Amino acid sequence: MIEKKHETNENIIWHKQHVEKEDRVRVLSQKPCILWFTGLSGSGKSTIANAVELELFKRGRKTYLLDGDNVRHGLNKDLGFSEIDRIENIRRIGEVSKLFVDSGLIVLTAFISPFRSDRQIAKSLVKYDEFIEIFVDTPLEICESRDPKGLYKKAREGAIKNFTGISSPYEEPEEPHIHINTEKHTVQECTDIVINHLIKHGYIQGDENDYAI
Ligand SMILES: Nc1ncnc2c1ncn2[C@@H]1O[C@H](COP(=O)(O)OS(=O)(=O)O)[C@@H](OP(=O)(O)O)[C@H]1O
Ligand SMILES: Nc1ncnc2c1ncn2[C@@H]1O[C@H](COP(=O)(O)OP(=O)(O)O)[C@@H](O)[C@H]1O
Repeated sequence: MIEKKHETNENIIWHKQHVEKEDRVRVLSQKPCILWFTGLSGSGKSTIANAVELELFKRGRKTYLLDGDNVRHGLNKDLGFSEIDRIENIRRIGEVSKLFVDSGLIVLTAFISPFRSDRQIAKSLVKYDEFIEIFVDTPLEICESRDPKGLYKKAREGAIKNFTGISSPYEEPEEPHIHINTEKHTVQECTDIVINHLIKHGYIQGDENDYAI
């Protein structure tokens, strides 16, 4: 049984600020949102999120990429991979993403985020059209054959406990906004799928070269 600590303080009152989200959005001239990549370790989250961010950057969009490995070196370095720590990891990422959306940015997150309920909580923190769930759907066998960091090998040898897909669960998204099959598509094609979704749904503007694929 996981014990959750919920402390509310009725003496803390929200302070209204002079510069509001609408003002920041107007200055940046873009529709902020969260591109929430989820999938197994080695599925391609970081690779695709990085490529999408680079493409957005080239198009003059203001972005920020939060990546699991990197955030666990700083903000979340106190967390491990138990169920309770993963829940807290994703809770913090959801809250940080919400702040970045409030600042007007297009946020990209690349975390395994294995539990549906945690992704749902992150989604509920922003407006319904500000959360885009991207399932990087790569079967375990493929992730394991890629094993870019040698972690699957260690997990199989028992050197890493609670490893997602092997000794810890991954709950697939049921209705992701974008479903990417990395066996079928190259990194460039996966990137184009995300960019085309953003154009089609009015998050960014396209140019004459778009839809050429
Ligand atoms: N036990 C275990 N299970 C899964 N992954 C592990 C584990 N231990 C270390 N790693 C490395 O940590 C990265 C996953 O961190 P995340 O913050 O994305 O995980 S989670 O969302 O909290 O489940 C993950 O990075 P990615 O490969 O980029 O997904 C691994 O490199
Ligand atoms: N279509 C593809 N999309 C993303 N990554 C791919 C693809 N095909 C092969 N790869 C490779 O798979 C590996 C994925 O690693 P990574 O992006 O770190 O995954 P994750 O962040 O999900 O752990 C990289 O070595 C990448 O080059």
